[in-house]
Amino acid sequence: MTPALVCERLVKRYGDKTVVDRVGFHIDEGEAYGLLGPNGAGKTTTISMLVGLLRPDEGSVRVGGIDVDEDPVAAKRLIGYVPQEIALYPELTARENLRYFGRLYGLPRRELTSRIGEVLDLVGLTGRGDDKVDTYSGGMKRRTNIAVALLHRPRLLILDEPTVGVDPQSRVAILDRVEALVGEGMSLLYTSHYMEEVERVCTRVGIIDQGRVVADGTKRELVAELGGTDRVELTLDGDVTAASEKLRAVEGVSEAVVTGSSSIRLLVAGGRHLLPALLAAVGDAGAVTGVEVVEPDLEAAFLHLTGSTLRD
Ligand SMILES: Nc1ncnc2c1ncn2[C@@H]1O[C@H](COP(=O)(O)OP(=O)(O)OP(=O)(O)O)[C@@H](O)[C@H]1O
Repeated sequence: MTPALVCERLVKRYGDKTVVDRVGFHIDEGEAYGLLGPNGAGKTTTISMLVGLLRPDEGSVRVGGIDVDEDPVAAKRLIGYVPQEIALYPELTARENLRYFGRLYGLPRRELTSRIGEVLDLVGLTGRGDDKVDTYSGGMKRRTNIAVALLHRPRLLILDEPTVGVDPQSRVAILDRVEALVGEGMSLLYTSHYMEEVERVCTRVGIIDQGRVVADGTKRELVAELGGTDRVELTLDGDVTAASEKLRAVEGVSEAVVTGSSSIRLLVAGGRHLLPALLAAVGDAGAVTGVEVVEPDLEAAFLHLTGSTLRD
């Protein structure tokens, strides 16, 4: 089957800075793919190239087999893109916004009314469709934006950090709706710097750091690369920076990152056996008040691959 999306060796440079560096991945038809990376990793720049808003300096993008550079109109017809910024008319109701964008997309008038009803239902806003958008919460605006992106029945939905600036209730609603769409066969590209969202919604994950895809696979594959490594969360009263340096020197510790004023996250081969050595290493740098050994997870894989925690 033709993949929903294939991008190969995408490059974008600004001046002498390469912000997207040979990025490549594919999304199968009906697959949910997560692009996970810290702020500034290059996610939005990559998406802008995928949807034809930005021309790559190198590389290619095919959506449903169509080259975005050669036939942007046909490629865009297959994509529903929801940008990070809300793009709606606040003085209009959701229904009016949808009608406006639907006409802009060239949807036939008689189809539009029923389609507007369907997409409002898909995002759970049927009851509020006739209220002005400026009375909406951030999450409801985002859901309206998703409804706009769904109007023309795209095959690939691209969501760029859809839960940023969204209240917790809407966040749950957005994740539920996105999961349901994928369940119905929609292909999805979902970018986020929230690990738990990508873990929940996506079956395959690309980890992007400093413009490069440093790993790509199912969550299980990424975690398996860690072998017998455990994540250890240490809390202590004292000098966390000094303690992390001492911990890094312990044999078997591959990473030690300060994650808060009293917390350090470690990657450790054979976590439990090494605990006495870890406690001894902290020494007079602080008093350890808590230790938790966690089975390897996506967070650990990310730490291993990028040498930093996701929310740096
Ligand atoms: N027009 C531009 N000119 C110069 N540098 C840019 C431009 N657009 C983006 N960048 C830089 O490219 C890098 C990647 O930015 P990008 O927005 O793609 O990252 P991101 O992973 O989407 O992060 P965020 O989640 O914060 O949007 C950043 O260092 C950014 O400053």
